[in-house]
Amino acid sequence: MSKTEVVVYANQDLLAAAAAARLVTRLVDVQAAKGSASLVLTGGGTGIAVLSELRASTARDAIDWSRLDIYWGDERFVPADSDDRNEKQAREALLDHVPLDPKRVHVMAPSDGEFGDDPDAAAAAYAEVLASNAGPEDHGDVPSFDIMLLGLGGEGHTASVFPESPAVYETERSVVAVRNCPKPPPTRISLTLPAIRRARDVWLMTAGEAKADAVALALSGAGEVQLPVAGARGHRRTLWLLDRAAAGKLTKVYQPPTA
Ligand SMILES: O=C(O)[C@H](O)[C@@H](O)[C@H](O)[C@H](O)COP(=O)(O)O
Repeated sequence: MSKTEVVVYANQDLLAAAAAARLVTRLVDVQAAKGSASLVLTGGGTGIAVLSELRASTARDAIDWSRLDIYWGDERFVPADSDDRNEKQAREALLDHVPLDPKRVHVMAPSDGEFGDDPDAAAAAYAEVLASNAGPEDHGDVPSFDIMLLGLGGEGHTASVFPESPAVYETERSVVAVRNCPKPPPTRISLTLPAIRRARDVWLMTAGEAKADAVALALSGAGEVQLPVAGARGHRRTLWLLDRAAAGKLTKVYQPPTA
């Protein structure tokens, strides 16, 4: 049975640094247990800040980077060199600074890539990438990702799955194209909630008062159609990593003193 845990940090900087420290520990433990690990990255300010903190960590090379599979939970469907690309931001923050195996970095296609300006083709291709990396133990066409990092929006989106959007109703496909996204850029590629739930651990990382309502609603049982982040659960563990501001509407969790 999956467990849900909430940890609150005094501020956004401590949240990012502590999440990076958690990543080192968890990835090293997973690699010790099975020789490799898989990590799904997210876009957004908190997600990228965690990667920057991981790059700066003196413990980072305890991770065997050569045996780490990197995926994305979503991507902006823009040209490869656009500053809006989650991949570009992740490479600048971390990926280009550690000795990853390039064959194990699974990028979602840009809008000027091999699929041209066709987000449906790019989404279908990424679903194939997931299926080709899923093993018999995964019971399906999506790997059991060891850690999936996710952010969330104030209205409850996660990855690029937005409230009452076509993506939130998707039950068959693992990856979909998202159009007219309320958060720019408008066209994206995203894992669906069923694919997100294939992760062993889902870490929901967010900061700021603007997220406090969505956090409180998600943790009090809101439905995923109106609040997609409520449907982002790991089948082993769901971990909420928050700063005090994002946890501001929670009553039953420990709040550390303001740092
Ligand atoms: O590509 C994206 O935009 C992200 O995947 C998105 O889901 C993000 O994580 C949230 O919108 C939170 O973003 P902030 O951390 O910047 O608030």
